[in-house]
Amino acid sequence: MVRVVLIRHGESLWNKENKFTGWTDVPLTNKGEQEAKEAGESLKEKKMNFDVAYTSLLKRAVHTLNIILDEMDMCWLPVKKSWRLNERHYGKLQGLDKKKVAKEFGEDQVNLWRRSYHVQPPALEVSDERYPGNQMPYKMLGVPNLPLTESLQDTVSRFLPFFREEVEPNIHKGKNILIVAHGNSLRALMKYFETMSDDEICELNIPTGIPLVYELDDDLSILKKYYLGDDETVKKAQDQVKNQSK
Ligand SMILES: O=C(O)[C@@H](CO)OP(=O)(O)O
Repeated sequence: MVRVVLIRHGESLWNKENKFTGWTDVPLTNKGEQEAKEAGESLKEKKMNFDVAYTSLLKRAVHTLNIILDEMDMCWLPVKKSWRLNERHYGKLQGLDKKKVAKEFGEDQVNLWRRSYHVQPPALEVSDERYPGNQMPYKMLGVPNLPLTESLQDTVSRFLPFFREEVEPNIHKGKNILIVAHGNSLRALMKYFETMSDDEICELNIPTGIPLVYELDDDLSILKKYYLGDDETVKKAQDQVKNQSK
C-alpha cells in the first residue's frame, strides 16, 4: 500500500481578505501558520512517513510544507518545487475582492469563474505586472507558455506532465508522497486522480490545512480516502471556502 497525502496551504493573507489570489505570492497569516503546525502534528501523531514531498513556487505553500516538516522533525525530506503545482492563474481577477466581484458580475458568473471546469476568468495583457512573464521566478526559470488566465482545464493540462513524469513513477516505486499545493491545483489533481466528471469537480471545495490521505494499491487504484479531521470540521471548512463570494 502506498500513501499520497494532499494538503492545501494554511490560510493566506488574501484568503483572510477574501481576494482572488491565483499566482500572487502572498504570505500565510498567523492562523495559516497554526493550521500548518496542526497538520504536521496530526501527520506525526498518525506516524505518516514520507519519501518525498512536492510543492509549488508560491510561498504560502512552501512555508506550509516547511512548518509541517519541522513539526514532524523531517526537514531532511527531499522536496521538489514546481510552477506546475501553482494555484490556477486567475487572470484579471487577481487582487479583486470576491464579494465585490459578485456584486458587479453576479453570483452565477463568479461561480462559473471559480468552480466550472472550462470557463476562464478575464485574461491579463502581457504588459500587466501580474503576468508571470514579468515576474522573477518565471523569467529566471524560463518557463514556457506562461498563462494570462487559466480555466481549471488549463490547470489540469499544465499540472499533468509533472504528475506523470515526477509523481506517478515514485508511486509505482512504492514511495509515500506528500503534496502541499493550492485549492485549485489540488482540485485539478483530484479530478485526474479520481476520474471525476466535469460536473462533479464543480462541487469540490478544499479546506486549508487539513491533510487528505489517499491509500493506493500498486496500480494506483484508490483503496481508501479520508481527511485527517472530523467530518463536521471538514464540512464547515469546505462550506466556508464555497461561500466566499456571498
Ligand atoms: O483566490 C484563489 O486563488 C483561490 C484559492 O484561494 O480562490 P477560489 O477558492 O475562489 O478558487
